[in-house]
Amino acid sequence: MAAIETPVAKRLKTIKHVIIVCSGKGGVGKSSVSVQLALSLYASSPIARVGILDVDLTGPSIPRMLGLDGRGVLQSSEGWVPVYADGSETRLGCMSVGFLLKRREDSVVWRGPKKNAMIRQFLSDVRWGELDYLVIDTPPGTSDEHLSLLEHMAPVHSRLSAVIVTTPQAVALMDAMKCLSFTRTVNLPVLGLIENMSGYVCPCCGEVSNVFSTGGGQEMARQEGLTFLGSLPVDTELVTLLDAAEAAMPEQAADEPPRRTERTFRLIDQYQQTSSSKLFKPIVERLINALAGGGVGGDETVQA
Ligand SMILES: Nc1ncnc2c1ncn2[C@@H]1O[C@H](COP(=O)(O)OP(=O)(O)OP(=O)(O)O)[C@@H](O)[C@H]1O
Ligand code: SF4
Repeated sequence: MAAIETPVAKRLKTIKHVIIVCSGKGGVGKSSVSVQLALSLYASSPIARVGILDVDLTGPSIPRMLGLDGRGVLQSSEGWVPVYADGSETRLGCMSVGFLLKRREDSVVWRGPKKNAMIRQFLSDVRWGELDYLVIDTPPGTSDEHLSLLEHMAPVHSRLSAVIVTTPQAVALMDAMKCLSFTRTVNLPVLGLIENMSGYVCPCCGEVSNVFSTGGGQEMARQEGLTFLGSLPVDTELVTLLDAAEAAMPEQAADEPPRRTERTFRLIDQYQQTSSSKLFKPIVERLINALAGGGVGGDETVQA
């Protein structure tokens, strides 16, 4: 007798790669790396279709960073329609609990079972369609959200992998080690490690200076036999861009059909002009290479 296809399996079978973005510590830039990853994968080919799912249920920041705050999710006969951040309305979709809250300042105070149910609903009810990449932004540490994701996805999708984000400081690296240990315990393959806030991009000349320590992530990758995907410096241009997305977004009622906004289109183009985007390109090339099973170039650094 043929096995019954679960709703999650049905949704995930049209998604080629699922990339779970994790960090041991909060505030290391995991959400901004997730957004940059989605934007860079989107730009990596004129036909790449990318989804970004925000399962940081208590602190959803992806809608704000993508300039989609205040947008509502539409329910169609085929499920929840993602909020699209691009003009094509098929190539860069986003889903977050942030779209389901009445006001963006409302907080989500849920216990494990409710979080688990929400994540199952995200995985089974969102109409992503065909996707090349689904990037999942998770809360810091290893929490109920991570366990729920794996519980629902691991049995039905063979191309799940993780990217670990850290900053170079010792405390962040210690927590990144815990995150790595978690991925090993649950047999989640790690594509590599990104060292964020590694050095500083001068807003005047674009020069990268090492004002704080750097290289801790690269060293951890070397010691643990992980691929070092690259370093990203502190970039004030990036913060301005992601914060401006918040300020420019008009509020929209949850039952109103999603509106395209000029601001979001501009964000996609403007990101491509930033130093961070240029530094992210080789990271994405390595990641795509790793996903294709080609391996990547060891522990060389990407930072300019
Ligand atoms: N490379 C960077 N340069 C400058 N600012 C950055 C960089 N990376 C992240 N930031 C900023 O640092 C702050 C925290 O980033 P972010 O929300 O991405 O972290 P996080 O690890 O997802 O945090 P948490 O999950 O704990 O909420 C944000 O204001 C973000 O814009
Ligand atoms: S060259 Fe040095 S001092 Fe001058 S703007 Fe750039 S980083 Fe700042």
